[in-house]
Amino acid sequence: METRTAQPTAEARLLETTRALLQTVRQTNLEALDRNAAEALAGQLRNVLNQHAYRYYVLDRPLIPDADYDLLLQALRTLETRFPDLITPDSPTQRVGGPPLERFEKVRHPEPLLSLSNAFGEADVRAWYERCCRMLAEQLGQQVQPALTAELKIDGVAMALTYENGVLTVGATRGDGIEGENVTQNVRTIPAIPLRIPVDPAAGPAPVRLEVRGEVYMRKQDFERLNEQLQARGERPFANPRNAAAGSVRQLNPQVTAARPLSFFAYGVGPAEGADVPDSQYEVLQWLRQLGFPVNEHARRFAALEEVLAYCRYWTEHRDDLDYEIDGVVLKIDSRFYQTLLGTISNAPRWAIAYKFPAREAITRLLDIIVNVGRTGVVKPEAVLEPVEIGGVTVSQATLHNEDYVRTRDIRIGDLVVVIRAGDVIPQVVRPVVEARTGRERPWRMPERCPSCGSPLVRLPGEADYYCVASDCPAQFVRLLEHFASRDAMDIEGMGSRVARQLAESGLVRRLSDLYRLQLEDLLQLEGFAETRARNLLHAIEASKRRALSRLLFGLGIRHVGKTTAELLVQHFASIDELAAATVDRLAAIEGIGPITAESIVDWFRVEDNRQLVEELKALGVNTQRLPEEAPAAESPVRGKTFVLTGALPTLTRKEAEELIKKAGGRVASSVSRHTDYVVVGENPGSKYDRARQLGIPMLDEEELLRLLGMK
Ligand SMILES: NC(=O)c1ccc[n+]([C@@H]2O[C@H](COP(=O)([O-])OP(=O)(O)OC[C@H]3O[C@@H](n4cnc5c(N)ncnc54)[C@H](O)[C@@H]3O)[C@@H](O)[C@H]2O)c1
Ligand SMILES: [Zn+2]
Repeated sequence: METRTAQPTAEARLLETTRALLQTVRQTNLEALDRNAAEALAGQLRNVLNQHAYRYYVLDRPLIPDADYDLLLQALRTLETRFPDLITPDSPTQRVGGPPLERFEKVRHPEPLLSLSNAFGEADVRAWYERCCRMLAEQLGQQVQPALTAELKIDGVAMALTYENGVLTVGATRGDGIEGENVTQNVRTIPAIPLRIPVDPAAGPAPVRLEVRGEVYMRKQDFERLNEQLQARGERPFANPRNAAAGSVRQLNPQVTAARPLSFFAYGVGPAEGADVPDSQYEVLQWLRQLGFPVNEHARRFAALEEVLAYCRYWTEHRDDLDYEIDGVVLKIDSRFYQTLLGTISNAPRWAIAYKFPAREAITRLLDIIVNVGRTGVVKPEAVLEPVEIGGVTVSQATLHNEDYVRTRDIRIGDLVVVIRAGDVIPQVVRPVVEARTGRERPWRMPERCPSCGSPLVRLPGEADYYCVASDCPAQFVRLLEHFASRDAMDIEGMGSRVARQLAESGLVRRLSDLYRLQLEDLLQLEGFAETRARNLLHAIEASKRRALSRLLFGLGIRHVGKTTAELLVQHFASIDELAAATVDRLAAIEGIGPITAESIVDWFRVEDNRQLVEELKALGVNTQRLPEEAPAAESPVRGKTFVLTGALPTLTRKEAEELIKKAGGRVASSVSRHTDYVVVGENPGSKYDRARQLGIPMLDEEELLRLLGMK
């Protein structure tokens, strides 16, 4: 695509207004605004929110992340609470969803399909629960502590399924909550939705009339595959699995829907006749399962609020273990009798609340793309971003992985881009907001030369990355030095990236062995080094001579030799000389070491300069022998076995369990496959558990694991 010099599109303008509003809302104390200012801001918010709601509910093509929408909606709600006369009937706070599309026949819901109120933290959940308790106490004349169900909030589209005498007769979208779209033909193509209930006739007579509510969704893998297909055909991909599900359900041609991989979870019932609907939400879920509906396996019933909050925290951390997207946890007062006592407000039930996960996506401007030289010479593009807040952290840099990543996503300098920051992972740019282009965006190309040493960059066949292959590239050496001194390698305290750069740039350290030749006078020349600091650093360097062999191997920065591989190597080679003498075949025969790693090790020792370096390190007193504590463990039943961990263990953290397994010679993998030997299962296990069950892989709890490791 050529760059255009077009006028900004309507979308670009909407996005600019939205970004400005987000900033205003973040920086303004809404509680302190006077009436006039509040009225003006509320008007702007309403206008912008309504446009986004239309794009989201009607077009299935949102422009902004949900968290941004929610933040603006929350701001509007705050203003409306202070000045209730500002509420208008068209305010997005008063409505549910969007109007049904004209293309479909409309269905009037016998009972409205409502939205859910949101909780943006534990305090909101507590306040909600206390309010429920208070209202119930008033009505019942006595204090109660109602039990709660907690369910995952599946990020899909709401669907109301009507069964008459057991036969599926109508499938309707939520629409505006009062009227939805009749998508029965499409719903019939979704394999997970039963056409007749109960699926097992032995489960009893069919209800005369029953409305089952649930969520149509798309699994992440299916979503990725669908987007690849769409892109291959030159069609526009969907922004996320939710939009893909919504767009697929609202196809005019049921054959298109049938070809889309849709799934379904039932989570509740609407109007019922001649049906034995149980008295509590939790039992309703079990009942729906008996009737033949897929019901999410992670739903739980809790007696105490603290347990509910723990469940919310757990899923905030583990949402990525699932193979479908969730955007929160839905909490419901379990008793259906209490639910009727609590009733509903304008557009949501009082007896339920959605605990929303913290934001992890934001839109910001891509100001520039720079390249960074790593220790192995790998040169990676990095995004320089207009600083943006994501889940309470300001992000101004993000990874762009490699040239292909930038090219296939058509990410251009000047674009507004979607940035994701999930957990501890480095923030990454996921896609440009193409609709917001103005024509001034510039495509980016990988530079031809290393920004540090100027030598030509090369791309190895079959690899996505470019490398600076100069052996004397200053940027690479600074990174190597930094890595050598790092915590998991030689652990030289006081030698962070700044000091590494000083040592390299001053010329005091030109190769790793030079570290062990440093004298006090040398360090005193460096900026910021007085006597105490210099002596401390020398001490730390001296102490590093006695580090374990695996740390040295890792620290040398041999390609593909990470911490785990280094530890594995030491199980098979008692010294660096033994390793240096090993052949590719010998190395590749070790379980856990592939041919590429084997070759990389042999290649490294083949370089004369590297052999020389090893000799120098030895001569300077650096340990190159396996230490007694590194010696291979006695033959254990765990040696060479592959473990996968899922769920929270009662006493061990995941990291501790991993370390114990590795120490005993086992391996820990992140996903379950036919090559998995054991799955260690804790509380709230994820989809790995199901997979293990399917494959018939033996499962252990913590106690059994410890026994297997000979620790119990
Ligand atoms: N990005 C945008 O521009 C934009 C615009 C409008 C709305 N939105 C997003 O839409 C959402 C608001 O939509 P909403 O009014 O449908 O509310 P909601 O999606 O937050 O909550 C209500 C819905 O949750 C679903 N749900 C999933 N699991 C459930 C369970 N176990 N029990 C009960 N319900 C369950 C149901 O479909 C129900 O309709 C927000 O996340 C908002 O950010 C985004
Ligand atoms: Zn270079």
